[in-house]
Amino acid sequence: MKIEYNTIMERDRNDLATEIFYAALKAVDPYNAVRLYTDKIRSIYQGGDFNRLIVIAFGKAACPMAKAVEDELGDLIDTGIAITKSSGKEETPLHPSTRGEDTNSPCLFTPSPLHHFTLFNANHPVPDEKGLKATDEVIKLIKGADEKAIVLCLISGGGSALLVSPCEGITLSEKQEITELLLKAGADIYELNTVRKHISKVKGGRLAEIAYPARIISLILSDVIGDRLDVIASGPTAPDRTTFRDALMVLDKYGLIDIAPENVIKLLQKGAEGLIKETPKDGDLIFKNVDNIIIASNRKALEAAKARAEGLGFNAEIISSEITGEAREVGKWLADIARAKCSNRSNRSTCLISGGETTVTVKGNGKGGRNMELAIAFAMEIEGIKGITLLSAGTDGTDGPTDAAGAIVDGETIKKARAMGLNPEEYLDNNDSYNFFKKTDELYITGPTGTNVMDIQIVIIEK
Ligand SMILES: Nc1ncnc2c1ncn2[C@@H]1O[C@H](COP(=O)(O)OP(=O)(O)OP(=O)(O)O)[C@@H](O)[C@H]1O
Ligand SMILES: O=C(O)[C@H](O)CO
Ligand SMILES: [Mg+2]
Repeated sequence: MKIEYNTIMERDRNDLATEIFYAALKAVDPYNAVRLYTDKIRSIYQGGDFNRLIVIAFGKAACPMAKAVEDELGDLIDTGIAITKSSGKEETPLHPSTRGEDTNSPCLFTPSPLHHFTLFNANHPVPDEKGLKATDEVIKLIKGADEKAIVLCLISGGGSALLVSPCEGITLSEKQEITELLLKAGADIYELNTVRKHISKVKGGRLAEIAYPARIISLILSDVIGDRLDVIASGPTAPDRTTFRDALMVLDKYGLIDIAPENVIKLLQKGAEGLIKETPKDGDLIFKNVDNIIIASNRKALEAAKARAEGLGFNAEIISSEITGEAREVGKWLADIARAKCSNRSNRSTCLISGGETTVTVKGNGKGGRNMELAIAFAMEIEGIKGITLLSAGTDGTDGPTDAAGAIVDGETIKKARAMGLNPEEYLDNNDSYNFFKKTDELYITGPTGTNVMDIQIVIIEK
């Protein structure tokens, strides 16, 4: 139901932001997103000369994605393997079917076992033996696939660590070491995956190479700025846009050439000299039978947020779906835009929507996340201004190593904190945004949502 413009602000701004955020989450629900494609896959299977459907799911959303295929195409599945992030406990896949149509609830799942899949729980972000073992199974399975097989890959963020098979000459522990070094050095996902793709048997299009000449369909949930196919989960079925030389340049940039495991450097150097075959590139024959399809992304979530905001009567605008940079700087920047809108108030309330993934250079020893840090910086800039609210949260329901998805702030936040004797600058300097918001009671907690398309900011500005 469309609510009249002049009545929306009778509702609590936090409630409105939440409703818009949940609409965004719903649009990128991995279970629903996969189900939109299953009819198409059935008709490809039944319309062609196929006799096997192999399903490989890997990434943090592997279980809901696998469940969707199982629910819709269970009768066709020949073999299924799912590799997901281990929570350290015995796991049951989560099934979202009981969530209902209520967009006012976060994406909560109920446990439901997978029947057509062998499930592996492996470590993330540093790969482990379990991931290695699972990937061996995948390789064995798809090696035997011929043109009568469809290999359906269900790919989501985290896939790089979970689908792991180091090149000949590199051990798992060397791979773990180089991953840790790059993570600690602050390499971004483009850089990290450039290296990963060149020391792997399955990344950078090599999974497609192994499965050739099977028909490959990859349904992909993007957690990467710009949705680059060769970067999401290190593009196992996509043409690679990077080279051995690029991988060496990344290690050089972070001063790791002399620190990285010798075998890794040797391999990359051999590759750069042309002694090892490059990762498959655009135009290679092996991609002839491959479709890579992005089924959900940050952009898609933002569009759903915008539609919901408009439905509620807001003048809604997506500022960007490619937000990057130091979280506190982005917070300030966003506050500047909000303030400018505020001093130029129109006759309609405004909703500014953005998304992407900021970074935090952690210098203190506090507890927090990039959304919470962005939110403190934003709140400091709008201190005392009435009618502005910001919700900044991770779509996976986790901001940094905390149980909060993010925070929700307004012009009262800093005033209230100071009245409680809290010094926001100190919390920010100590990267202790979680404890700050715990005290101001402005943590935004959803629990795990089951999806992962980076972060979203929703700014509401009252008319
Ligand atoms: N005290 C802190 N304050 C602010 N940010 C922090 C703090 N400690 C860690 N972080 C940031 O949290 C991020 C890790 O959080 P999170 O688990 O949400 O990772 P992520 O990047 O979303 O990974 P994934 O894509 O696997 O979910 C890192 O970018 C790190 O810089
Ligand atoms: O798995 C990965 O490489 C990251 O999550 C980006 O997709
Ligand atoms: Mg996260």
